[in-house]
This record gives sequence, C-alpha cells and structure tokens, in this order.
Amino acid sequence: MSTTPTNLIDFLVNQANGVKGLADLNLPNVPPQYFQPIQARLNKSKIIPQDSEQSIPIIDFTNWDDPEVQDSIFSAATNWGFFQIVNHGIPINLLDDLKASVHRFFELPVKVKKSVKENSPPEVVRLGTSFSPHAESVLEWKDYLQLVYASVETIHSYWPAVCKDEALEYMKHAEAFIRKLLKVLLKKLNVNELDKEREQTLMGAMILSFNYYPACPEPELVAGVCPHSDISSITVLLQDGIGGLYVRDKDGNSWINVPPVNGALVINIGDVLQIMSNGRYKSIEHRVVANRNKTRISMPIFVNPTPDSVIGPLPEMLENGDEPQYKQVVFSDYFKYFFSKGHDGKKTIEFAKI
Ligand SMILES: O=C(O)CCC(=O)C(=O)O
Ligand SMILES: [Fe+2]
Repeated sequence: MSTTPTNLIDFLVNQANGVKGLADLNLPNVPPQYFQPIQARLNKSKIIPQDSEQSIPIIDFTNWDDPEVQDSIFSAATNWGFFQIVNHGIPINLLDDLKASVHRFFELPVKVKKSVKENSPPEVVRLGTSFSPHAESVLEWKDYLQLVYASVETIHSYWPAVCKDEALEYMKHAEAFIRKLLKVLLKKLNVNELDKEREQTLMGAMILSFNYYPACPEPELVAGVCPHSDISSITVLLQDGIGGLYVRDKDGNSWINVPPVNGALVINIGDVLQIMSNGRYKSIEHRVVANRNKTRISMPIFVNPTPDSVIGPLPEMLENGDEPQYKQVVFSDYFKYFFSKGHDGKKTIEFAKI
C-alpha cells in the first residue's frame, strides 16, 4: 500500500507531482499538512441553502449597451461584488474545448509537467501547487498552471502545446468581452472613456489560470482555496459542472454557493477596482471546497494592471468631495505583498488603506 511521501514538499513542488500526484496514490487519508484549523473549516451550518432568496445575480449580456443591462451590472458589482454573465459572446464550443485542454494538460506524465515547470520563464508560464507553499502554514488542495497573456510570439514559444491553441483562442474572445464589461463598470463611475492609459491600468496584464482540484478522500478537513479576495481589477472565471465555489455573505458569517450555470462566466470585482472605485465596488471574499468523488477544474482570468501601474481612487470618485479611502500604490508592490503570505481573507487591501 502507498504511504505519504516522506518529504511532501519535495514530492509536490520539486518533483512536480502536485496534489494530483498525491491523490493518484489513493491514500485513505489526507496528510496533516493539509488539515485546516477546525474553526476555518466550512461546515454545513455556515452554508446558506441553495433555494433561499439570496443568490448571486445572473445577467444576460446580449444587449450590453442597454441602460437596463448596465444598471443591473452596476447593482451586482455594488451590492454583491460577484455575478454570472450569460450570452457573453464567447462561443460555447470554445469553453468546452478549453475545459478538455485543461484535463489534457494535468493528465500529462509527470516528467512532461516537470519539464514545463523547469523550462518555462516564470513571467510567462508557472506550474505550481497550493498557493504559496513556502509561505503558508497549511497547504491548499489545488494545482495550477498560469499562462500569462503575453505577445503572440512569446505565447507560441512557451505555452504548453496540449492547451496552447484552445487557451489562445479563448483569450482572444475573452479580451473583447472584458473590454466591454470594464467600459460598463467604468461608465457607471462617471468615466466615459477607456483611454489607453486607463486600459493599461485596468487590463494591461492578464493571466489565464487553470485550477485543478483532484477528488479528495477527506474533503471536510481541507480547503481547495482558503478565503481570500482577488487582487485583480476583475476576475472572469469559467467553472465546470462540479461546483465548490462559495462567496462570503453580507452578514459575514455564512457562505453562498456560486452554482455552475452551463455556458456562464462568473465575474468578481477584485481589490484594484475596489480601490479605484474608492470602495463603491466590492471585492468579496470567496473560497473553494474540495470534492470527495470528483476532480473539479476552474479557469479564472485575472485581469490585472501592468506591474508599474499606480493604483488609487479615480479622480471622478472624489469630485463631489468624498475623502479617499485608499492611497496610491504601485501594483507590483501590491502583488508582492499578496504572495508574501498565505490566503488571508481581505487582509491584502489593508496595504492600500489610508
Ligand atoms: O476555483 C474557483 O472557483 C475559484 C478559484 C479562485 O478563487 C482563485 O483562483 O482565485
Ligand atoms: Fe479567487
């Protein structure tokens, strides 16, 4: 019978087995390095039942120019910080092809993944497990591949062949959708034009991430992802049909499921847009639970500023005399701070608070 590898971090990280390699050993129990403290676990009493009044809004984007549609986006971003979009204009078959390519990538032999890990420049492709294995006290039950949306030449040189075409095709379509959505979100903050400089600040650096959560023998003890808010301006997430994403409720103590909706994209406001909107839009905490029987995948696009962008409340948000709640920060400093610790709820944004 298999046993837990003696040097777990070496097995997971250096040998590039990831938590998928651990799950493939079919151990009956989870190694203690994955045990969440009891008070941090998501038990049923903290989950709001699915049929309750409270659920994340679902918005049809077909007529995105229509003021009513724009109002519903504004209201979702203000009151929820999370919503789902259907009819976003990205062909459904591209979403399905992308999901298939994610499975293909993670099912590659470990030696191939190890070579991806060792031979890719980290500013273009990163393969990893958990969140910050060297900085966090408890590991997360997740592997990931991050593909930076760089120049076409760089993409062709470094994105892994098994998923390159699908990922690139998806990103080309997603980029057009993201520009429209940001236009709406900014228009509602009295910013009528998305000039080149603002575009760089809002969406100058995008990362497509593949998250892989293998089936877990003891899901109640672990976290797929611990509570955190994203540092992006927005995140555009495609999830498969398994489910497992939860959003913190306004009351602060309970969690609301984001149910998989076929063909939908889950949008959440990130810290950058909370800061730029001077707190009008909310970057809400979310987390992922592991599944006992099934592997789950999700594919977020982190729509980030370029590293040298300076982030702060938009002048338009201070015109009527409102006090700024946040100072100006360089995005690369904010990014470094986020990764210098484990996932830690809404703590990162303290870095920018006045
Ligand atoms: O897998 C998910 O549904 C969400 C993942 C997530 O929150 C993240 O990668 O930041
Ligand atoms: Fe997230």
